Amino acid sequence: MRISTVKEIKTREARVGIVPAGVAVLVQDGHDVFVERDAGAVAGFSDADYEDAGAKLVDQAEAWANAELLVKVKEPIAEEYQFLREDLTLFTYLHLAADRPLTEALLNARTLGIAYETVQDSTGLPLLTPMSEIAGRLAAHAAATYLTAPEGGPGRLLGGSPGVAPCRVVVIGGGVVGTQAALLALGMQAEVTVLDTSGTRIRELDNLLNGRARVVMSDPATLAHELSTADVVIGAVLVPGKAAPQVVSRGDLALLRQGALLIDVAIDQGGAFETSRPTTYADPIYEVDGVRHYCVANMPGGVPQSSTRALTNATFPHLRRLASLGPYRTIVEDPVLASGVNTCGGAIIHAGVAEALPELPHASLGSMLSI
Ligand SMILES: NC(=O)C1=CN([C@@H]2O[C@H](COP(=O)(O)OP(=O)(O)OC[C@H]3O[C@@H](n4cnc5c(N)ncnc54)[C@H](O)[C@@H]3O)[C@@H](O)[C@H]2O)C=CC1
Ligand SMILES: CC(=O)C(=O)O
Ligand SMILES: [Mg+2]
Repeated sequence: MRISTVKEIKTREARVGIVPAGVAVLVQDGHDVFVERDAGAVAGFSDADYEDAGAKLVDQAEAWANAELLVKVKEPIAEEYQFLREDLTLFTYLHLAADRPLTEALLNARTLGIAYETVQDSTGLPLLTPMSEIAGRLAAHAAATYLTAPEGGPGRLLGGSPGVAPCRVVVIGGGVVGTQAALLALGMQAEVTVLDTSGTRIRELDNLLNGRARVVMSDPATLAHELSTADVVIGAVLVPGKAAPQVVSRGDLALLRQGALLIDVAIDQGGAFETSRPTTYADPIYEVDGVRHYCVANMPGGVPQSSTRALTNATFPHLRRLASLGPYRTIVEDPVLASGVNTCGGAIIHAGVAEALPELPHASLGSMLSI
C-alpha cells in the first residue's frame, strides 16, 4: 500500500503523523511510504531520519497524490480540501461535529475518513486519550501563565504562597483532560473542584483524588456557585463524536469574579462555553464581556516533541493494521477501527456527527459497505 504523511499547516502545529521508527516497520511490511519534506523537523525528526528509515521524501502535492492511505494529525484545513478524493483513506483527527465545511469536503470527495477521536475500545477513546492527557496538563500550565500580570492576567500565583491563598480552579468534565488538569493544578497547590454529570466517573475521581480536590455532581445551581468563586474555569466535557455540551452561557459570565480566566479545552468539539471560538498559539486569548477566554484547539501542538511520540505510540498499531489488511477490510473486520469511520462513500457514518449535522447525508457503515 502507498502511505503518506504531510507537514501540518495549521497555525503553529508541528506534530507529525508517523515517526521514522514507524516508517521502518511499514517499509519492512512491504509498503511504500512518502513523507513531505520537513514534516517532522520541529517534532525532532529530520528528513534524513525518514530517508534512513526507507521513506521517499516528496512535496505536499506528491504526498497527497501518491497516498492510498494518508496519516496526519490535524483535520485538513481549507487549503488541503483540494487533495481529498474517493480512492483515499484519511486517518487523523477530524472533529467533524464542529466543522461543517470539512464534513462537506469529505462527503463531496467521497473520502473514507477515519477520525482518531471516535475510535472506541473497551478502555475508552484510545487515540484521543494521549492528547487529552497532554492538553489537560497544558491547561494547568495555561492557567498558571495567563493569571500572571505580564500575560494580561490579574497577577496572581496559581498555587498561592505561604500565607497567601491559592487560586480556585473549577474543572467542568472529569474525564481524561479534566483529571490531568486537576492533578497538575493540585501539584501547583491550587484549590481544585471537579464537576461531572456521571455518577460513576465522580466515584472514580473521588477515589483517585482522595480528598485533595472537591468532586461534585454538576447541576445548574452547583455550577453557578462554583463559577462565582472561580479564578480559572476549565471546560473539559465530551460526549464522543457529538458537539460539546454548552455548560456556560454568555449570561453566566456575569457570575465570574474580576480577572477570572476561561480555558476551553473542549473547543475542538465546538466548545463548552457559549462564548468560545477556536484560537491558535499565535493569538490564544480574547475577551468577551471583560472575561478572558483561552481556546487553543490544538494545545498538544505546542509540545510537538512530546505529543508526537504520545500520539504515534497509540495510532501506529492501528495504522499498521489498516495498511496490511487494507482500510475497507479492516473496518469490516475490526469493530474498534470501524468506530472511527466518520465519512464513507459520500455519507456521514458516525451517529454523533450525524446528530450535529442533520441536514447532511448520513448512512450506516453496513449499508455503505453492503454488509
Ligand atoms: N483543545 C485541545 O487541544 C484538545 C482538546 N481535547 C478535547 O477535550 C475534550 C475532553 O476530552 P476527554 O477528557 O478525553 O474526554 P472524556 O470522555 O475522557 O471526558 C469527558 C467528561 O465530560 C463529562 N461530561 C459530559 N457532559 C458533561 C456535562 N454536561 N457536564 C459535566 N461533565 C460532563 C463526562 O462524563 C466525562 O467524564 C474533548 O472535546 C477532546 O476532543 C483533547 C485533546 C486536545
Ligand atoms: C485532540 C486534538 O484535536 C488535538 O490533539 O489537537
Ligand atoms: Mg483538535
